[in-house]
Amino acid sequence: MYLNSLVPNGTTLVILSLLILLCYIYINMIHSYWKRRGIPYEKPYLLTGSLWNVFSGKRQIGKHFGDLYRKFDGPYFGIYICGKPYLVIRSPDIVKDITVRDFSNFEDRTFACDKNADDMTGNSLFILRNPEWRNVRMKLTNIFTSGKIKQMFPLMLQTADDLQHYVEKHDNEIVDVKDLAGKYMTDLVAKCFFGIDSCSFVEKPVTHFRKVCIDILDVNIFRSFCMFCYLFLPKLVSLLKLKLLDTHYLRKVFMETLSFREKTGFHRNDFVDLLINIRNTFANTEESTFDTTSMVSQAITFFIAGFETTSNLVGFTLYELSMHPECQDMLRREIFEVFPDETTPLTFDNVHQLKYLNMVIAETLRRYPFGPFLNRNCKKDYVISQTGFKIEKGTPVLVSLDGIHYDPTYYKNPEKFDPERFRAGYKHLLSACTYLPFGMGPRSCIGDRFAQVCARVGIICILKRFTVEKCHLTPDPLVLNPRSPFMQPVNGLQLKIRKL
Ligand code: HEM
Repeated sequence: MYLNSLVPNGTTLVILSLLILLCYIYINMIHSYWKRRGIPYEKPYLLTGSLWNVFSGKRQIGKHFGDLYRKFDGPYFGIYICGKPYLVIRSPDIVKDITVRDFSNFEDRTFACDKNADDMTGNSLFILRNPEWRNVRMKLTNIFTSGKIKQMFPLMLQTADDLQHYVEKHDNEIVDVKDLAGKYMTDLVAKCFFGIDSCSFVEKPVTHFRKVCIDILDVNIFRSFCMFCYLFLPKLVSLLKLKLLDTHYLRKVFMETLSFREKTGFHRNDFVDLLINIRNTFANTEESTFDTTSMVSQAITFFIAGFETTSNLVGFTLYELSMHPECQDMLRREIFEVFPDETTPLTFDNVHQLKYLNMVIAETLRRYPFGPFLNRNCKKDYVISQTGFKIEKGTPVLVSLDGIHYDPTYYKNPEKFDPERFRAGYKHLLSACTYLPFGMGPRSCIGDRFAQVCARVGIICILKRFTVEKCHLTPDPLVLNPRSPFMQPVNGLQLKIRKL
């Protein structure tokens, strides 16, 4: 009797079949969006859309977008993610229109922004939507000027000193330079954005702050799921009240620093002081959108956006220099020209004088752009002037950084590490939108200058005294972690470090 009730009867079977048929027709209909518009597109799989290689762990997402870019020609192509059509732009002219000329129609990213689900992420400059984003960005732009970064230079020198002492202790050993750069950047951003000394170079026990930094970006299954929802399923973020990161500890540290500074009036010329200034300037004004929550959220955003990106830059630069000793020698010669002996101090001005170092960093950023793509939401129907194609309101528009940076039309022999391609600088490439490591237009990276100064100081301090060499543990070829949305080596970057 009981078993009988579990066996579907004829009517139930018909209803089930109808439902499956309707789902099939619906999915086919949404997956015919690009075909109906005559746009070339990547054939989607049923559930994973155009991201099968990413879901199956075969390819890192940035590289997968690069593969798609190389598969098509023409100014753009379509893809699907979770049933939603996305337009991927290939033409740099159209990239420029979208990110710069017609920015007012593409001001927001499509990432989830829900302050109720997560007030830290929801208030972050990276995630904020308009008009709030414009308001907050305008206030924050002033804290990333060269003058303000120069004031923080002594903090950078202190950290670079710790870096040198640490490397000294590991002379003639194999060191994971990704981890080394991670320690350097953790200490630097902790000093500049949280006003504390996180002592990451202390080997045992690993300090709590450093441990939190390692954990916060660790890609486990739940984190990957949340990240995916923030990127591609914003409605699920609100529905499930998903938090992207556990920021309790960072929030607590920032609040302690804040209350100490407010009680004592202590200043350190760092970003904490600058953020407090902004909050106090705009308190009780019509523009009082910058409250304590917003301030903490920005500090955490800068911390997260700054430490992994910049430590990757330092790590990958050292890796490439170990694989290309001739470039390393050339860079060291330049360093010795500017710093002939130990008595020549590193200053904010002279770290900018090293032209070849700039070329090496520019080439590293071309080869390893940290983010997988630029992302903009189309606010109102928009006609692409070059082709007459209409992008419908609400369509997400993506730009593959790997695709453009490895396009032989713009970079001869793109697989080759060749700093010489930047000898004439890269202003012309920026204005042509063929060089996009920090994005483009008003929504580009706010911390690019800070990142570049930190990276330069770290690299100079290491190369002044040590060589970095390939050893039997050095990954060659380099394998990127397919589970990470960012370009990260799968097993670190092990190099032999030797005192000069
Ligand atoms: C090598 C280091 C870095 C790289 C490669 C990098 C790359 C990027 C990219 C590609 C974007 C998106 C730009 C766009 O959509 O057009 C971005 C945005 C952003 N970055 Fe960076 N970044 C780096 C360092 C930093 C640092 C040090 C900070 C903070 C101190 C920072 C804070 C941000 C913020 C807040 C945004 C969002 C800006 C907005 O929406 O207004 N980044 N970054």
